[in-house]
Amino acid sequence: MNENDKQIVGEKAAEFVKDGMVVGLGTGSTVLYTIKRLGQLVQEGLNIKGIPTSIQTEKLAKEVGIQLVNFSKIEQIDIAIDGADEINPNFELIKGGGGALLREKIIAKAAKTFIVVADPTKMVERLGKFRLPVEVIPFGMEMTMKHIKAIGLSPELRLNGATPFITDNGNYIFDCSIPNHIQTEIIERELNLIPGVVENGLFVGMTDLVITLDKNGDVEILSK
Ligand SMILES: O=C(CO)[C@H](O)[C@H](O)COP(=O)(O)O
Repeated sequence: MNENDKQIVGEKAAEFVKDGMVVGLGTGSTVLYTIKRLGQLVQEGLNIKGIPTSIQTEKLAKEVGIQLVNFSKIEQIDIAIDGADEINPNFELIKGGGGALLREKIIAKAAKTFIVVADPTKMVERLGKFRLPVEVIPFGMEMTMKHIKAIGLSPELRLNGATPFITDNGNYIFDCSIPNHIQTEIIERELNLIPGVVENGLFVGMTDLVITLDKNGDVEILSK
């Protein structure tokens, strides 16, 4: 993980944002560079409205001068840009390392174009080395954990020190190892059928473009 790589891919993504667009602003240390670059472009006259995927990103967007818009007041997001924890060759993602997966998925789904910015360490042949984050309601979480185990995953409650990590939505996260014999779409669907599961960090069939670096360190823009 190289900070310079993150900066290169993060800043590249800002080139896809055009005047007048409504922009979904992702969360994490890579898309941070996109947001900072967009802030510079706004100072130079770019007119955009942002919708943040987390309280952390909302704060950053305000700091760099990006105007925010109320999600309930817009029809569509033109473009959403976000990081990922893992990306496989089918452009399927694991997200939620920062705990923002629910709002990130809502915004990615609402976007006409969803761009992922990722340093090359995020590109994997098979998803699952990074444990899959699953957002759950605190009520009855022991029971929810049992149901998740029953479909073959191994959940662990994410902690923040000695207490559970709490998402922007007031929920908990289970980080789950996933068996590699079950297809991602099946895991995604089965998880979301469990009462108590709010959303999971598998993003299947959502990504339009991936901005990363090739073996020589040059920017590579991958599309399906
Ligand atoms: O899903 C996310 C947050 O919930 C992030 O996009 C993901 O964790 C990647 O972050 P980073 O760019 O810091 O590696």
